[in-house]
Amino acid sequence: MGTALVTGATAGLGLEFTWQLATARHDVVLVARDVERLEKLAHQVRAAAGVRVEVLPADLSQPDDVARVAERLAITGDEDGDDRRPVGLLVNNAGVATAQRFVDGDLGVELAAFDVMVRAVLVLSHAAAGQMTARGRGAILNVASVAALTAGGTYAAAKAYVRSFTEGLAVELKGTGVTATVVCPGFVHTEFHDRAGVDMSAIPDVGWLEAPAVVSEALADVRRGLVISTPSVRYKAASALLRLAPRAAVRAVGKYR
Ligand SMILES: NC(=O)C1=CN([C@@H]2O[C@H](COP(=O)(O)OP(=O)(O)OC[C@H]3O[C@@H](n4cnc5c(N)ncnc54)[C@H](OP(=O)(O)O)[C@@H]3O)[C@@H](O)[C@H]2O)C=CC1
Ligand SMILES: N[C@@H](C=O)C(=O)O
Repeated sequence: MGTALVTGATAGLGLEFTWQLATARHDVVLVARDVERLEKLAHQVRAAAGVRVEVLPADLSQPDDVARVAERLAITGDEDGDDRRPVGLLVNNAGVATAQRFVDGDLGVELAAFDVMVRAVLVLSHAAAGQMTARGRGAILNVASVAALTAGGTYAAAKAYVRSFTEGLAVELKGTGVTATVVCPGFVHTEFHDRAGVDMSAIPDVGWLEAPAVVSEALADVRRGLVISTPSVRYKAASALLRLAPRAAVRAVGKYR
């Protein structure tokens, strides 16, 4: 079934992507920073799914680490003495919440988040698209957010970049056998908000999605070649409202967390 590379594979949506892809018989390349978690997951996936698993530790806020992941994506399978298979599906999933105000916030935190959610997505998509178009097949799945449609600060701006970038990439890839899809989830129960220390208790239950449903809808949309995937009817409706609402109204909501 081919090889999938998942960034941010150790937790939340990335962990779910890993399991759904491995149980669908994809070999997987797992990227994240926490080596212990990566090795434990690799062991579990090999034992349970019987697929090939590569562990590729990388901090995607660091350009040298991103370059190592890009080198893995560039492998076509024709290299002498290298039995690693080409990646047929790239899932650019790693991300962090920037839970601070911009003006008096820490610029280093902003730049690291930008590098993970924008720069790494750009570099890794470039490496994957080159290798995949040369082989005439493949898919790139970038994880944005419904936040892309809001005026929710630098996090929303990063996700707006990912959404727009992926749409442009999909246009450029038309007819090559390679597709690009952007998934735009609403709030999902993962480690994301806890890691950033954000209090989400004001969000009602109806606002929350679960990772298995988000991931299975996103992967189904990739298989159908959809460019924009918005999991759940609730968030399809919310996204339609956000697109139709006057921007002044969207700005009035401002930062929602
Ligand atoms: N949860 C939500 O409500 C929503 C999330 N999203 C997006 O979904 C994606 C996944 O988030 P989610 O699963 O919720 O978050 P989690 O916090 O649960 O998981 C984040 C993953 O990203 C990895 N990661 C974080 N920073 C880096 C880094 N510098 N380099 C490499 N890997 C890194 C983490 O692993 P490690 O720490 O080992 O590096 C972890 O595997 C993100 O892009 C997020 O913006 C979109 C909409 C809603
Ligand atoms: N929708 C979530 C992530 O993108 C959030 O904004 O907390």
